[in-house]
Amino acid sequence: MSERELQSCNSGGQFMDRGRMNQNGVVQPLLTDLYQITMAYAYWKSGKTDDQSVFDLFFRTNPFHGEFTIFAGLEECLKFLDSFHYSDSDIDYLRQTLPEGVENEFFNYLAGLTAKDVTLYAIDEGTVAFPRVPIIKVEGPLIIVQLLETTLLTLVNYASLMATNAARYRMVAGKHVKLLEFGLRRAQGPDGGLSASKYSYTGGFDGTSNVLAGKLFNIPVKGTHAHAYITSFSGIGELKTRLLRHKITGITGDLLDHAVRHRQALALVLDVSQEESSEGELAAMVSYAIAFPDGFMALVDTYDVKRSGLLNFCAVALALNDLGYHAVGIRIDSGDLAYLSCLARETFEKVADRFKVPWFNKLTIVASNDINEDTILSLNEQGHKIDCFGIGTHLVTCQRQPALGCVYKLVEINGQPRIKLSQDVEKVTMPGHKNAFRLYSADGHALIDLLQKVTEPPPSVGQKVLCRHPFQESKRAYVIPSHVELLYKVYWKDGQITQQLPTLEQVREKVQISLKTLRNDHKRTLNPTPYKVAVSDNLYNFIHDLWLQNAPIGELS
Ligand SMILES: Nc1ncnc2c1ncn2[C@@H]1O[C@H](COP(=O)(O)OP(=O)(O)OP(=O)(O)O)[C@@H](O)[C@H]1O
Ligand SMILES: O=P(O)(O)OC[C@H]1O[C@H](OP(=O)(O)OP(=O)(O)O)[C@H](O)[C@@H]1O
Ligand SMILES: O=C(O)c1cccnc1
Ligand SMILES: [Mg+2]
Repeated sequence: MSERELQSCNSGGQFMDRGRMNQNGVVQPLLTDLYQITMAYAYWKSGKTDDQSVFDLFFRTNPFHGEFTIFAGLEECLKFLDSFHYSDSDIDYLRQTLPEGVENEFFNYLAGLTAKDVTLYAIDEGTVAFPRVPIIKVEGPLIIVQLLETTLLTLVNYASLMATNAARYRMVAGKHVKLLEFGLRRAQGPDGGLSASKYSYTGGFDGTSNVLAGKLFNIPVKGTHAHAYITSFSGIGELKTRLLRHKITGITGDLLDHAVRHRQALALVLDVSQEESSEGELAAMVSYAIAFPDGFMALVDTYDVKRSGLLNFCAVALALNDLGYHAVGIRIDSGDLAYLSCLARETFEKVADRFKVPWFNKLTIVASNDINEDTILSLNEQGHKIDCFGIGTHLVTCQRQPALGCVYKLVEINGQPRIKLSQDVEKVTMPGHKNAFRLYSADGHALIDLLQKVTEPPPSVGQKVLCRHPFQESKRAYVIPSHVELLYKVYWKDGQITQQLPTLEQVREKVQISLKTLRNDHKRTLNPTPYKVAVSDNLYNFIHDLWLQNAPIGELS
């Protein structure tokens, strides 16, 4: 990616250093909370800088009332580690910003700090993930591992939320309907908009209207036109050109003449009156067709879908046909989308039959306007003929749940486990450096995720393993796995990315492959069955012993 491309990702490029070439320039060590840096100073002062620590990055509940989450954002985390370095201007800024007493030596230390001593383990990007199973584990000197917290969280939280949201839209829409992301105008700022485009593609969308996202991430860019294009014409007198060359013969024809002639015949066939239709709309469509004769896609709801939009579209599409071109389709952006899409399909079928244009049966119907998961489910129930949904606001703002609550917790220091207690059992952390295994049934479905201490031997295929609920003593089950998968790989060690990173396309495929391993009852939208996350007997006892050691004993008097 060139420097200019990166600069266009942030507000003017002033945040960017040369070393940060591979990532959106806004992602840099100062993109963090102040308390990470004040803690870093206090760790440094108290001689804890190099204490060996392990932090877990995980979430506690799945978003959108669902029972799964798609993990995304890993590649960006690795690029961040790769480029982690405070620039001279960062250090100058910190000198001015931290309290006066902060020792000069600390700034010198920060200036030389990198992530080379950190090891990062993660599950593969695009994999389904579940509450309390760390999706990333970070190990290394306390000071640097702590300093990574906020940035890693911001890189994973929205990415995973967005990929999950998109995957849910894909599930309700089915695999044959196209899904386009149209959300940039409504996204949480420019960077939110770019991330939304990228991770909605990861989650299963087919393309975006966001041109910069297309360029930066190699995502297909798609689009139609806005109402403004239609309303910018008030009559056919405004057409500056009406001429178009025949696609094969090259002979020039008058597209408007053809369209007007077809409109007369169509009005009778479709049982609508030409007088009621808009002449401005006809002019707009003719001009758009002249601009894009091979890609003619028209917005048909500006005035009235039945009485004007469809009539004008069919007239221009037949005119294009006379000159050797096939139109692509229509977009409907208001009204009852089930009814109007069926009406449009019937109209196209009628025209295909009466005007001997069989390709009319294949015209694409795009629908947009405030679409969300529930709208798609409802449209499916009613029956519709939509081939493609254009989705903006609800997708990119994740309106149903605007944040994923990933957290980053210290679980071990200098080989000693750490536990964070809470009145809320769900918030008690799982201490120690752990491994996670996914156990599969013979039919290939994921049965349970099992957390163990890293020192325990992994579960074996065909061997009974006791899986325990982490907090409820009576909830236990024996599982005999047909396949056992260690969820973690080392992705960063000794200052290097240690795995061949998949392309965005491969991560997108991974999402669908991973979702297939989940039983349908975990994926349904209404009251899905929770997927089980368990701990080994050994880890269970370890957690509960530590809990008792750390919980103060109250005194009643
Ligand atoms: N058949 C349908 N079943 C369920 N929901 C639908 C159906 N058709 C459209 N919708 C949804 O109903 C809502 C209609 O919104 P609204 O009333 O604001 O739009 P409109 O009046 O159709 O269009 P506009 O105000 O843009 O002209 C949208 O969220 C749309 O996605
Ligand atoms: O509805 P969304 O899911 O956010 O999809 C994107 C919307 O953006 C466009 O118009 P815009 O909303 O700007 O104007 P309109 O509603 O008046 O058409 C488009 O026509 C869609 O309606
Ligand atoms: O291309 C479109 O139709 C489009 C793009 C962005 C927002 N709404 C619609
Ligand atoms: Mg709208």
